[in-house]
Amino acid sequence: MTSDTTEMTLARTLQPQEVASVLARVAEVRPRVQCLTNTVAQNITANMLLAFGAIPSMAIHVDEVAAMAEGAGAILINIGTINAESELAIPKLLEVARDRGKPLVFDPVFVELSPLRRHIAGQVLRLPDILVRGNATEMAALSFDLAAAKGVTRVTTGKVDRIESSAVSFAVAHGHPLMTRVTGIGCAAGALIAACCAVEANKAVAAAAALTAYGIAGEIAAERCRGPGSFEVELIDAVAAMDAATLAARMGTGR
Ligand SMILES: Nc1ncnc2c1ncn2[C@@H]1O[C@H](COP(=O)(O)OP(=O)(O)OP(=O)(O)O)[C@@H](O)[C@H]1O
Ligand SMILES: Cc1ncsc1CCO
Ligand SMILES: [Mg+2]
Repeated sequence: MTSDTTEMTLARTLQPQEVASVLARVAEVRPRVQCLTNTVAQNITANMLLAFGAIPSMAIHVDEVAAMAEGAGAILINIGTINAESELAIPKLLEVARDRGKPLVFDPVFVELSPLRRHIAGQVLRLPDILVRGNATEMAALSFDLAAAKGVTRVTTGKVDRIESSAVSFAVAHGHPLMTRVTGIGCAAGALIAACCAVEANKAVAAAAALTAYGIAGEIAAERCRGPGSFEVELIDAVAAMDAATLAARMGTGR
């Protein structure tokens, strides 16, 4: 409890104009995010990136992922439905991220459940300066590896999102419980964070901006939907409609 309170006290919240600035750069640059992601979340991830003003590319073939990643603004690796081929594609993406200095977001889906996932996570975490986005269970399962990783930015999503780098920490208290009732909403969050990392060098700021906008979109979608099915549709619409005025109005309410 004490450490949680301390963390709460030290964590910053972005100002509305800081979030708007990152979103404006995404809209202007339209970064492409090369996503090696799971088969469940591919569609929602691609649609959420488009709604956000970014460009999705969802290539998975082991012999082309490197070429696809070369010109991308950021790379996402999500191990949700890892298979024998995508396992081989991961080192190719890590090489491009390293050689070209591209931002890399890693989503360690269900890493607590299988030795293979843990092994792959260990490989990915050897690359310095990556961003890892997972839910509380996944991030807890990786706590030792994360503590040893060089320059890592840790993003733990949930009711309150916690973003931590060696230099700074942010808390984002936006969102809605319906965000846990549609599969792939967390996976898509990783892609939006990657899009922001393509235009904002400070990865913690990029993640806080993406999750603030996403959480506020979740609150708006919850007001408009009839249940989880229409929530997904409304969330995509609310992400697409997000603007500086909405951010200022919703972030000023002192939630
Ligand atoms: N109880 C909650 N209240 C408000 N927002 C939430 C809540 N739980 C999660 N969120 C939001 O939902 C989004 C997804 O986070 P979550 O931790 O549920 O991902 P996940 O478990 O990896 O999901 P998935 O694997 O199904 O894609 C984040 O933007 C987070 O802020
Ligand atoms: C349900 C599910 N199973 C593997 S990946 C995935 C999507 C949420 O992470
Ligand atoms: Mg997940």
